[in-house]
Amino acid sequence: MHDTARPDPPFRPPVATLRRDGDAIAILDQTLLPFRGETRRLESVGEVAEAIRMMRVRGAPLIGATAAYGVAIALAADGSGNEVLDRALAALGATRPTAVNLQWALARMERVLRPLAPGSRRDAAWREADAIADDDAATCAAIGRHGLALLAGIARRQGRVRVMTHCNAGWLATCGAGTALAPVYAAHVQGIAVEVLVSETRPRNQGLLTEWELRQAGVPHTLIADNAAGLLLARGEVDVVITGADRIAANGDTANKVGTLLKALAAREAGVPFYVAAPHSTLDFACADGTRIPIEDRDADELRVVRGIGNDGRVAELRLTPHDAAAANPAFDVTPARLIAGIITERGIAAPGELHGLYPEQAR
Ligand SMILES: CSC[C@H]1O[C@H](OP(=O)(O)O)[C@H](O)[C@@H]1O
Repeated sequence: MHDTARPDPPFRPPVATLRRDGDAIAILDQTLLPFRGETRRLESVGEVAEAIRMMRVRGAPLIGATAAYGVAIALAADGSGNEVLDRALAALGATRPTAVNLQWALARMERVLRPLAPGSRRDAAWREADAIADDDAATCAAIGRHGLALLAGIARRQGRVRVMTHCNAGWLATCGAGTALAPVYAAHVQGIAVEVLVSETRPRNQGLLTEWELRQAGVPHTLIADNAAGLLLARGEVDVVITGADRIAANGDTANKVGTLLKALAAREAGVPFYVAAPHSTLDFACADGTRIPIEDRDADELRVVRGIGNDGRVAELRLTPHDAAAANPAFDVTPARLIAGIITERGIAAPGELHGLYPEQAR
């Protein structure tokens, strides 16, 4: 059970989601996971933008950090002046609209770099990108600690804790231990009987990334079809739902991977508490409520084509429908604050409408 006397060993992801490599970065190409683990070297701001847009790197905190390194790569190639900085910020900012972490990271880079003489921006950009990545790792660890208390309390009462999650909000989505999965890893390391119900998360199936992560970590888990979540919740087979987030509005309305709203509704109906785990870089106090959160529409072929492993063991794509099958592919949805029991941040757990209490400096 949870031993508060024993310090939490730092969670170390088995591989880095991204790392600096000279004047470039090396990323784990998540479009090939969980079938193949390959790194990809990104040497230009265009390559970084493509990697974010194609979801070679994905996960709100990770795309923010990756974009920050994209600015550093642009200035390393040509630190001549404001035009290079402006072009990099614009190209990276246009990649994906929903995760506010991207805009947060780019705004932080601009705040640091704009006042500097162009000649001294290069090293400052690498330093700030490193600081953003290090900050995210520390933030994930703190989210893990605060979420651990929640899971430990459930396990004390019930002898175990069954967590349902959606998409991937583990270490693959961040520069640290993850957000929604950080409390799970912390509980597992502490010997708490935690098990995870992993929703596949059509159409990009990021739940398969969560399954891969949990298998690597030895955390008991079961992969389920997205549409099975309601039944399992209704049967009382879930103690708590924890998801990540891409943008949390000032009133606590939360955008996350499409399908999150359905889980929140089913959890409410089943009387199961629904939590969101997110770092400060996901909070958007300038956004009043969820109706103002931009929802990314992605290529409908993500529904029409599925990727897997063929009989020959090679990664293959299979077309499920005719090329012109009418399809819509919104990548996120918004869960209203009234369905959220609490938001687990690096500063503690707050009711969705009371985030200003944890971040008074953000209060208007
Ligand atoms: C800590 S990751 C937060 C969030 O980001 C993911 O979106 P995507 O895989 O499209 O980048 C997903 O919504 C996660 O919950």
